[in-house]
Amino acid sequence: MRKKRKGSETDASKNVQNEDELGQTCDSRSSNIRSHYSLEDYSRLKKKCKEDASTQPTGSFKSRLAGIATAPPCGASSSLVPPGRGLKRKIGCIDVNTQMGRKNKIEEDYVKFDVIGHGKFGSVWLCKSKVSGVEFACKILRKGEETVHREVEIMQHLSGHPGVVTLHAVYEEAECFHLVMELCSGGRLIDQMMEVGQYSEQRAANIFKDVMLVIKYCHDMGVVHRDIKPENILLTTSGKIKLADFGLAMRISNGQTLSGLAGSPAYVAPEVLSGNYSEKVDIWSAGVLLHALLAAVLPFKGDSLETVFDAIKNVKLDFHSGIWETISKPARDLMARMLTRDVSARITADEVLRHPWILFYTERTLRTLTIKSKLKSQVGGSSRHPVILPGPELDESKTDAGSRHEDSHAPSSSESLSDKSEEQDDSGLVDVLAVAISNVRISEPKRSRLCGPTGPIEQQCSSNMTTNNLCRAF
Ligand SMILES: Nc1ncnc2c1ncn2[C@@H]1O[C@H](COP(=O)(O)OP(=O)(O)OP(=O)(O)O)[C@@H](O)[C@H]1O
Repeated sequence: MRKKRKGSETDASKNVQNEDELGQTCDSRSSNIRSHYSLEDYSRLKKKCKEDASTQPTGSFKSRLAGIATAPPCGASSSLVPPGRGLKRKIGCIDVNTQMGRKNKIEEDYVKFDVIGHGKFGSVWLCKSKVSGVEFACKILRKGEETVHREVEIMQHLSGHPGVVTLHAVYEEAECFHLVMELCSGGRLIDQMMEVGQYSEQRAANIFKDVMLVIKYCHDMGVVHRDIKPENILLTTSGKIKLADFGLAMRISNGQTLSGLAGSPAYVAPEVLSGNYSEKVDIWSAGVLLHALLAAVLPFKGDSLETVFDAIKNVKLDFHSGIWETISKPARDLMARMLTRDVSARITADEVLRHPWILFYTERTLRTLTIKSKLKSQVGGSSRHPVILPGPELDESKTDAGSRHEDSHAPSSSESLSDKSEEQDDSGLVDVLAVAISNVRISEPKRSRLCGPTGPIEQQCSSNMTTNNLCRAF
């Protein structure tokens, strides 16, 4: 029997795991909030996890952001599957430029150092090229997973984009593959998020734009990632983001739909839970990420997988009160457009990138833009306090993500309009804003159906959660 890896389009019941393995998964949720369940395992786990759901440590800072991860625990599958079956014949799809094959041994070319990460399917090691002295990350994928070849092939397909972890070489051994990848020494976005807490809009927009650029690239290249979450976004030493873990990624052609449970529960789009879906699932997951960046809390929560899924399908988020009162209207508008359950109304990656909120905070001309305050010119002084450029305004009648704080979306002077800013005149400011706004083309139906048939989304807390845990921003 060939084992299908996490998220493959398969009937979950075909994946045989014994009760011990399921128990191990549930236990690991208690001890490590970052590795919990696969959606595939959900149906098998839900019964067991229901029993101990009330004892889970849901209130930690980390658990609010960590989501619920994707795959069966390490070792869950390997004992069931004869190594190499099904994979060998497919390794041909791996690019010869990176395929070292069986003849070359990784030890001949690289020195292996410490483990730098643990995934569900093995460890990731730091290694160093004997020839160049350059450091890399080496991920070991055990054979026996039908989709291992797909992960490798998709990484190769996408390699070259600055937002994708580059795959340098693939070494094959009897029981595993070694993927030599670009090293991302800056850790994971999730870890940064747990340190930072709530991001400023300026910072969130700049990170988020890079995330969306790589998602757009994936979609343009016919790839759906299916597991967008901050755990899978790595950082370089200079802080650049790199999308990683293509273990769930699928090729998709225009108009094609996917099926099969895949993703991480807290980030999964509602249509994944109910049947066919497309690349728009990545937009939803990115919307969840944006919510977490801006509010420091996940939008869809619960004390069990069932309640999380129920929230994803039914909860109405309220972007009008609480922490959202301090967040700009355009930011909330963008989130609402991404977290709409109506897939046809959900905006595309391209539209996200042209949204005024993104443009305002990330366009170079806007970011460095400052104008002399009228006061300053009137008094002829040399005030160091520039007039803060207001954020883009959307017609509130066309969005249900309205704001009560009209000025709250302006970047703080310390983060965006600093001493380095150049002075520009008012006409320049208007021109740039006009360009920014005119770049946004979101169709009317989409504007008026922001949150799908259920109307505006309201954030709710599970009655099982106290204000000290999941519902409280950190
Ligand atoms: N290129 C890299 N540079 C630095 N660290 C990395 C790199 N790739 C992976 N890691 C580390 O290893 C961890 C596991 O990697 P990855 O997510 O690819 O494995 P996985 O088995 O697919 O995991 P999972 O399915 O649990 O997300 C990452 O969370 C990260 O900490």
